[in-house]
Amino acid sequence: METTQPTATERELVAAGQRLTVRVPGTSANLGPGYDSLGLALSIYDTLTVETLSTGELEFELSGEGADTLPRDGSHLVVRAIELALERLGFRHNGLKIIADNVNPHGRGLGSSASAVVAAVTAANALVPAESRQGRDWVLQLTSELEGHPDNVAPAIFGGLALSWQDREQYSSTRADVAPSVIPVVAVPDYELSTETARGLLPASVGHHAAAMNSGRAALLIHALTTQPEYLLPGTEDYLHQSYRAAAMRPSAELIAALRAAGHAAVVSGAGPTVMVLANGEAEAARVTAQIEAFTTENTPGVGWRVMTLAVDVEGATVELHRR
Ligand SMILES: Nc1ncnc2c1ncn2[C@@H]1O[C@H](COP(=O)(O)OP(=O)(O)O)[C@@H](O)[C@H]1O
Ligand SMILES: N[C@@H](CCOP(=O)(O)O)C(=O)O
Repeated sequence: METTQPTATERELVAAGQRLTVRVPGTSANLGPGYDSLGLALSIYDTLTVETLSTGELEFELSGEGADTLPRDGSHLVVRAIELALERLGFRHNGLKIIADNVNPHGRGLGSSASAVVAAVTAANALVPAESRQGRDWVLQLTSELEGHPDNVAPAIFGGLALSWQDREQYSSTRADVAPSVIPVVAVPDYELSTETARGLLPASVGHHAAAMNSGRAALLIHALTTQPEYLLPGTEDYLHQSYRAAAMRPSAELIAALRAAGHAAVVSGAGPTVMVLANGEAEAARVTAQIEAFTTENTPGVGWRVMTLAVDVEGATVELHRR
């Protein structure tokens, strides 16, 4: 049976005077061979507070990453995602105040756009009456549609290591727990590469040999991340995306080659240009940090790097409702 969506004016208004805060982790997608399917939630958090108004206005208080560059109108990604989510839920708003404190750097491969849409859709879902709210699988579906791939949004929603897949237009994900000795170390360069540009560098198809090699490594990676981290180096070998993108992030590609030659499981985080190492234990994480600092000082003049030892986030997006 065909169902018709309510028109904009038929949709119910969300109650004004509500205020809530969503905290959402950053993510690293791909992890080497898990292109568009694997992602890890990281302990680097953006905070989004949304207030519903009755003025019909959009108000913004932006701080941190993007505060000087993001739009302050209806084209802001968070507003667009909130409006789409409300529409799907059968609601509309009559004004919003968006208070965003962004820590996750933009255009670096740590899933900032995915974190933004997860925060926005989670907020919209919490603003409608309880009987209209949907579960986290609905949030996964809508945010994957917005991103075009589920590998960042899934860990941002659920935390931990997310294994995601797609059947036609249907997105699904399950979560695995990462071995406690695994420590993500990220090196974030001061240059950006948009995900859209990096996706444009990939070929339309790859050969059967590359596909077979990649599936072996992706299977090994799950075992290495969850059970036997000593296999992280072979488990993070990729045949689908990194080599095609290397020319757009030379300093990152050179750093990865040096780290892997020294035995560390270094990968391009997401579509780059951040480099992530999955270290096995604190001693390796310390050695990795020292090697990154020495290598970049010597070999990547003119590029600034921020090196962070992070943890795997296990909570995913969380919502706090503020009572008035
Ligand atoms: N918190 C945010 N609020 C609004 N827009 C955002 C936010 N985070 C990211 N974006 C948008 O997404 C772009 C970065 O997305 P993308 O190229 O996919 O890189 P990333 O790897 O950081 O997700 C930014 O330039 C900005 O337009
Ligand atoms: N699988 C995607 C992941 C993009 O991650 P991002 O953090 O760079 O947005 C891809 O490789 O394009």
